[in-house]
Amino acid sequence: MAKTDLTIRRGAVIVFEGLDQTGKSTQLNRLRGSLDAESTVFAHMPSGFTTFTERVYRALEGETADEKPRSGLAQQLAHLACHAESVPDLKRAAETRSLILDRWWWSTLAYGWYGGSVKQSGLPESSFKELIDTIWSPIMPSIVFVFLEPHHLDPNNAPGVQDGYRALLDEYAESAVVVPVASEEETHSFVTETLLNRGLAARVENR
Ligand SMILES: Cc1cn([C@H]2C[C@H](O)[C@@H](COP(=O)(O)OP(=O)(O)O)O2)c(=O)[nH]c1=O
Repeated sequence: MAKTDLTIRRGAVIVFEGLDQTGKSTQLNRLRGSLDAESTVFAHMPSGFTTFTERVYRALEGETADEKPRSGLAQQLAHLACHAESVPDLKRAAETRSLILDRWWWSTLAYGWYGGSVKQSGLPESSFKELIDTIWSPIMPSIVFVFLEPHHLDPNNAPGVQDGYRALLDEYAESAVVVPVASEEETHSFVTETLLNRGLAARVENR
């Protein structure tokens, strides 16, 4: 029986963003399952590709409280240290293949700035944004899928985070797409069809 798979256009950068517990990981796995492994690089921020980024991610997710940073500013700077470390590899991946990102700097702004912890540190928004911009300027997204509706309560979804995503959606309306709330299967079709309609993916017939 013929199995239909997808291939992502070379040079495309597809970002999945949004609140925790909204089905992002499920949809990323579904998409990964329908792509050929060689032509697309998948990357999760902050865990990246190196031991350093993996270890910082583990510390940020810390099993015990004393592993995690206490300062909200330190937390986001640790995220950004991982982003800075990964961007050269992400850029290379985007140039030679295609790239699918599980979170990028929108998370830093939504959780860090709109979530309130960086603002409380006294760092001006312009300085925080300038730092983010410097780190991420080599990566241009083709599309950002934004997941806004949590299926379960999650303590990471502080008040303000969803407002942050809405502000980013307003600012970057051209590249952003809100993923409607639907079943897993319908959402997978939505993602696939959106990529096909925008010329970011094509179908390949495999036997
Ligand atoms: C990338 C990034 C994530 N985060 C937050 C979002 C998540 O709450 C948390 C961990 O992200 P992630 O591992 O993607 O969460 P999960 O797999 O549980 O959905 O880190 C930031 O605060 N700043 C950042 O720059």
